[in-house]
Amino acid sequence: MSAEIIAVIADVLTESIPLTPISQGAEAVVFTSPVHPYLPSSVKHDGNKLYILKYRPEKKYRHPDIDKALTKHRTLGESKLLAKLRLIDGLNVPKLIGCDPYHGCIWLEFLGEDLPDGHGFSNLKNFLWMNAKDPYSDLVKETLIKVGKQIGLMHWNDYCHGDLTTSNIVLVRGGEEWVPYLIDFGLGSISMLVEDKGVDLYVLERAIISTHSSFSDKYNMWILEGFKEVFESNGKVGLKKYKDLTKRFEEVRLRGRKRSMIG
Ligand SMILES: Nc1ncnc2c1ncn2[C@@H]1O[C@H](COP(=O)(O)OP(=O)(O)OP(=O)(O)O)[C@@H](O)[C@H]1O
Repeated sequence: MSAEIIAVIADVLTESIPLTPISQGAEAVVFTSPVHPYLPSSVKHDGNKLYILKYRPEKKYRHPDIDKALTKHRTLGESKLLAKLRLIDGLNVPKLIGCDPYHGCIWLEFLGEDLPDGHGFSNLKNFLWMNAKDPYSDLVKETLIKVGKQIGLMHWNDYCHGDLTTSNIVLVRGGEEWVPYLIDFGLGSISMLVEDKGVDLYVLERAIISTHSSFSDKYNMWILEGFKEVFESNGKVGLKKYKDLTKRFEEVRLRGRKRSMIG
């Protein structure tokens, strides 16, 4: 992690907001902080509570004016989308705490936890690794059906994720169960297009095949089961949409296969 990036972001924030970097992607650097960005100090330090700061640093390879405009556009876009998604009944996304589009900052609630025995952070990818010894357990099945329901709800409401990988599905413990949350809407959009939804499903299917190949048929089947339930619960219209969508999903799959055969 570049010390320069940390110095820049620290300069933008009010003093004494400790930041711990947890991820550096192509687009953003993600930090956790125990301090809420703007609540009064009396409620700032709330025991074990953490907050997420997603910061899009300046890209030196872009013209400064274009860079500023893009950063503002993307930070605002992701924040607006999260705020809208949060209003959908039953859909789990992180709560948006604050947005500073001019400095490329989004504050979010922190979700998830460290899995036992060094299995890493509680995203779907690590959860499936952790359960690889008992891959077809009720817990795995129920969790994947719930994942499918989250995607179904998002698509039924005409939102698409744009980067639906197993790392972008965070599991939050709820007693004995795990509750899936969708994160990282940096490439998300409002879309009526079956194509965008088919691509979301395909990206997740490929992610599961590439990291959990031995069990991926069942895993993907359970995800689709949960996905279908949402559409089925919306009567004839829902079923028609589900059919159109799965038809396109199959086409996207075929295109993917052809591409990988041609190389
Ligand atoms: N609300 C959250 N709660 C807990 N962890 C989070 C949260 N948001 C992001 N993270 C962690 O930070 C990582 C990166 O976040 P995110 O995917 O939003 O950024 P990104 O720059 O788009 O990443 P990438 O380029 O790798 O896709 C996530 O994979 C996750 O581990």
